[in-house]
Amino acid sequence: MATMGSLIGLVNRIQRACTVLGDYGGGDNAFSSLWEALPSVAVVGGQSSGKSSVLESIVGRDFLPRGSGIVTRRPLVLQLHKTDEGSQEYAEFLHLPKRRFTDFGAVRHEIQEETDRITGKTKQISPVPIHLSIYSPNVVNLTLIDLPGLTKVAVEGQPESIVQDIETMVRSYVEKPNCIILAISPANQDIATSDAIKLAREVDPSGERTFGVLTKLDLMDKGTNALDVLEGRSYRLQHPWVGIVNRSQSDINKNVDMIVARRKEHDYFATSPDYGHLASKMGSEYLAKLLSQHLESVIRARIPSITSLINKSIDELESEMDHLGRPIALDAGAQLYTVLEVCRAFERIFKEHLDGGRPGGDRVYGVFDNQLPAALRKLPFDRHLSLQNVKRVVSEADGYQPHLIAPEQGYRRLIEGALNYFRGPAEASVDAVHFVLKELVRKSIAETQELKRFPTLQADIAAAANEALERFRDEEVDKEGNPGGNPQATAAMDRYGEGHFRRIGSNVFSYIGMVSDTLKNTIPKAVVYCQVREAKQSLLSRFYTQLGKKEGKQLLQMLDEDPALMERRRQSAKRLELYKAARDEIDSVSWAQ
Ligand SMILES: Nc1nc2c(ncn2[C@@H]2O[C@H](COP(=O)(O)OP(=O)(O)OP(=O)(O)O)[C@@H](O)[C@H]2O)c(=O)[nH]1
Repeated sequence: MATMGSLIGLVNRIQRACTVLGDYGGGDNAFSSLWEALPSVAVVGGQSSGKSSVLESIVGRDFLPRGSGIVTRRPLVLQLHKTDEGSQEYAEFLHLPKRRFTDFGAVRHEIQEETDRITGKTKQISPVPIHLSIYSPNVVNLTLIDLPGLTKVAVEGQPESIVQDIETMVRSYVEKPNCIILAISPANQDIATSDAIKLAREVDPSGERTFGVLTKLDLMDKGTNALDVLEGRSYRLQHPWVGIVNRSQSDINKNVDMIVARRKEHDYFATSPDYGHLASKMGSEYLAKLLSQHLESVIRARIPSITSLINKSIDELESEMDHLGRPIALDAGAQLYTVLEVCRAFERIFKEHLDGGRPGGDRVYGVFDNQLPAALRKLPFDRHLSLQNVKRVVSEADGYQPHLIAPEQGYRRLIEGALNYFRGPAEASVDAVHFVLKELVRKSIAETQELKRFPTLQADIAAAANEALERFRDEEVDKEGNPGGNPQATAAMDRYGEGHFRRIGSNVFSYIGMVSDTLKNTIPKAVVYCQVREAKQSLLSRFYTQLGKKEGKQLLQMLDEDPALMERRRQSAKRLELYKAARDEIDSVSWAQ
């Protein structure tokens, strides 16, 4: 397994990569899952509780901005890297990757500047962290997140909401189960009123991830001590309390060196009548080691769950990338290929609707099995061939002139009149099938995953398909001629009598019945042949011909993606890269000796 420190370094690297991608703790962004899975130490405390002093003491350097009001307005992710004895100390910011700071006064200045860069001079707070790495022989490997001090009142120039905003931001860090809470409280204040302990108690009631730190032990009233707190009687935590003596304000003013201050702190505990028996477990140096060991062991325990989170996310992202499709190619040939590929996917789905596999095609047969026969049955042939009507039509056609064999004109008119009635149901079938096909085009477009990203191409395909369907329908209507021929005129001679007209009516009726039976079969055949079969075979044929003539620019217009989708692909690709890099990092550390 990995060496001590390499695990902390691993988490540091993943955290930095997360920040570059906008994945950081405390933000309400959607991508904070990996950051949240990484164990980290967050420093919380009320204003002036000594937070900055503890951090500086752990680092052994003076580098944090000071001043009145709320100085820490963005989280500071402080990554400490232990280097070989005698090597030069330096600091580096993630936002200034090429610059090494050896002057810690300049580090302080840059923290201030970088805070203002995001929050402006408005004194607002922001959850976007500043990453600072310090390389020094005087540190232990450790990552700490410095958060704005909890406060009760806004100071001049700061909005009223800042009190609540700070609490919300601090809470968003400490409530995460992987966050180790470094709760700073001053010893010269009642522990029951400590902001840090109040918050820690809320988010970690069992105290298993809270480290209590008591500062300003040297400022307690003479004759009192903090043993009740330090020995865990006042407020019990799973980890032992650590007492600290930082530089006083006057030490700071006198620029007392941090390493000297560490030594003074050490002496304070070693010679203290109250705390002498606890001396080996007090002081900032001890605190740093304690935290480093703890962080290391927490990370070690979490590695399997982090790895499985990463693997799961990689799977999810890869399937999302598949779903979103490849980015659009730049050359016209590849663009044409993409358009054709998408069109074919659409056609495949459309055919599945007609041939089975997807629903809807059966509605075509509903038209033939139910709608058409019902419409044919309803045709008013009884009325048309009633004795009265036959008499009228035949008389009008042939006049008073007696016909020799049969009333030819009369037959002709009766039959033509009857055949005209067939036109209605035939056209209704054509229209009904046309409507079904249009509906299937609409459905198929909606079901073509590949088309989802291209709204313009979607509209183009819909227009081309519907135009083709209109064309198939119109061509069919044109072809539909007179469906029957002439009947064999009956030579029935019972002139002018009722029997004569009744016979004419019945002759025409049986002929019409035959035509109707034939049409019941031929209309579906014609419709399937002209509309359905054509739709299956050549729905997009013209569109393909037009595509062939298009230039690169026009093709690109068809492939204009929804910008939101392009952004999603970009984000997913970056996240995928992050997770893969994180997996590689973990692999390399896990296998190192
Ligand atoms: N004597 C003494 N003074 C301390 C100790 N810790 C902090 N101080 C002083 O208390 C004041 C506040 O300390 P900081 O470390 O700035 O406290 P902070 O919590 O970072 O404060 P803000 O950043 O303003 O929220 C400074 O004047 C420190 O010198 C300590 O242990 N002993």
